[in-house]
Amino acid sequence: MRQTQMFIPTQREVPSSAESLSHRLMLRSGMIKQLAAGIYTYLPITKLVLNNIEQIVREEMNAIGGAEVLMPVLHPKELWEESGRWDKYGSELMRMSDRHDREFALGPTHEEVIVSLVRDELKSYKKLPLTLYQIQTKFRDELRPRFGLLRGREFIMKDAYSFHVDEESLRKTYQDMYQAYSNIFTRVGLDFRAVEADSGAIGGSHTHEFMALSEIGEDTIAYTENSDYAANIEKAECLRPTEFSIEEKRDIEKIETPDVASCQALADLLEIDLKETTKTMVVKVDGELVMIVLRGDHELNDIKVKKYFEASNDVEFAEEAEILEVFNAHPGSLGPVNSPVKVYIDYQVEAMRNYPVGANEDGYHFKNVNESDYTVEGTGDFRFITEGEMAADGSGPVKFREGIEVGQVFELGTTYSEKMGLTVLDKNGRATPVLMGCYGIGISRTLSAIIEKYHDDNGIMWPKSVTPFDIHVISMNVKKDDIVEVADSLYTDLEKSYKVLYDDRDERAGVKFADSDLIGIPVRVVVGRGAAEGILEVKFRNSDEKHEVKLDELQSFIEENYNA
Ligand SMILES: O=C(C[C@@H]1CCCCN1)Cn1cnc2cc(Cl)c(F)cc2c1=O
Ligand SMILES: [Mg+2]
Ligand SMILES: [Mg+2]
Repeated sequence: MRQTQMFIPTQREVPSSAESLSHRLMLRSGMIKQLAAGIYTYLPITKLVLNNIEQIVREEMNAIGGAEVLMPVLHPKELWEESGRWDKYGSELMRMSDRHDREFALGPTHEEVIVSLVRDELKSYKKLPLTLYQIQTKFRDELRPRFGLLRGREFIMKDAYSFHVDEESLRKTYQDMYQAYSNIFTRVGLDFRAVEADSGAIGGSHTHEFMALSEIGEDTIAYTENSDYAANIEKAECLRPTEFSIEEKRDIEKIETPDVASCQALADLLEIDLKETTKTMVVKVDGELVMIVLRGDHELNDIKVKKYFEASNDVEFAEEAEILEVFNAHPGSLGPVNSPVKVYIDYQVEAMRNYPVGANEDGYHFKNVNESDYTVEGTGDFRFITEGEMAADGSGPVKFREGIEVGQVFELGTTYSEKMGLTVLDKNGRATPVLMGCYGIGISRTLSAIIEKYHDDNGIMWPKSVTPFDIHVISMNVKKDDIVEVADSLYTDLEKSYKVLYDDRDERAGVKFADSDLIGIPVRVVVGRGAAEGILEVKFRNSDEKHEVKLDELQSFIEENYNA
């Protein structure tokens, strides 16, 4: 491709609003143009890279028997009412009406559409298993779109859906997908971990998220060095306590605690460690106030609370007004003794003795409290795991790393089949709901994750597997015939076996090299002074070394050394 015909609006400066490195680099290297918040035009370089990523995804999906479809963006409201999700999702679900005033959702995902597609066709178990997939634009009206393509409101997803007559068949496809995802993320060059994850609102039980390791990642992974244990910390289970306090139980005692509204202040007043205090949280579980008592140095994990109570809505902290109304005390003075709401305690509290809790009266606490001093509805794992404590598999201490969620695989079960009447006759002729799996990859997010990993201060460094072009031929002077002649014929020759971008612009050398570093093509061939003697300069984007190569040895030199 001649650069005079391309559209690569590189920029020297970028707006400070671009916080993530990949977002800044995509703006500087002329890869995207924002149309509105979280909404972008993919410019030619980006489109070429997306094509390459999608091609790898298609190869791996087809290799495990996936058939590609392309479903509509506009979903009739009635479909989302059948699944009960029209009202379940708030303003994140983008909605519109057509000219006949019929309402539609702009598809954020396609469970409803794919089930409505197959339920009229799949009548017998003999037609199963079936795996369909698409690569398509999704719409999710994020409250705070940011980091360029990492969290947009329109984005490209590969979403696949599989249909099964039994668990064994679903498990087989889940494992095939898991392996296909590992192949995909390996081929595009990401450092990734598949982590146990929370299945969230979508339901189902078994799910893994594929996390590209990156400091910019919004997710935190708990993993161990000496096993392949890895979990999103939303999910990472905490082991039951092994050391129990053996202190003699002391008598409960009400104490004045003026101006104590935090665990640390309480610890300081009582001259004990934070670990010897407790914190009392009041949360709303599907509208009902519930109290959860944790050790003072631990944090409540709302995802685990939601899972424990099998709540259909997200669990939120109770507002201060509600707390005052029910407890006649402020949030810093609450406790389980004579609590007006049900009390649940984290497993770690079971191992404690003689601890302080709020007295449900401002300015007062109880000290020397033990479990026998209050009514416990239940105990559970309600906290975030802390770095360094033993992993759920007992293999060693967990470490934390940030990750970008680039894919997720779910065993969905029969959630949608039951709601939307997708059944097949099994081999005994009995109607049975079809088991489903669903599997997503953020294609545009994967592109950003690749840039987050492959760059230096001067720009992007594309891995060979996804690069928009293999070779960047740069003519140093478009006015000197001998240079133009060599460059033109070199471009024509190399095009036969490589993807070539030919910088034939009438620009200064400095501009050409700066742009070439920004755009990040792995191999650079400079046609300059030595051209007349048939000498070219070759430089690889991931090295500073410059090589003088004879024109007739160029192709073999590139073949031997091009392995970005
Ligand atoms: O999308 C999934 C599950 C899988 C992921 C892989 C591909 C198939 N779907 C979960 N999810 C996430 N955000 C959503 C946002 C909106 Cl506004 C919505 F209405 C629905 C969903 C929603 O269902
Ligand atoms: Mg997540
Ligand atoms: Mg997820």
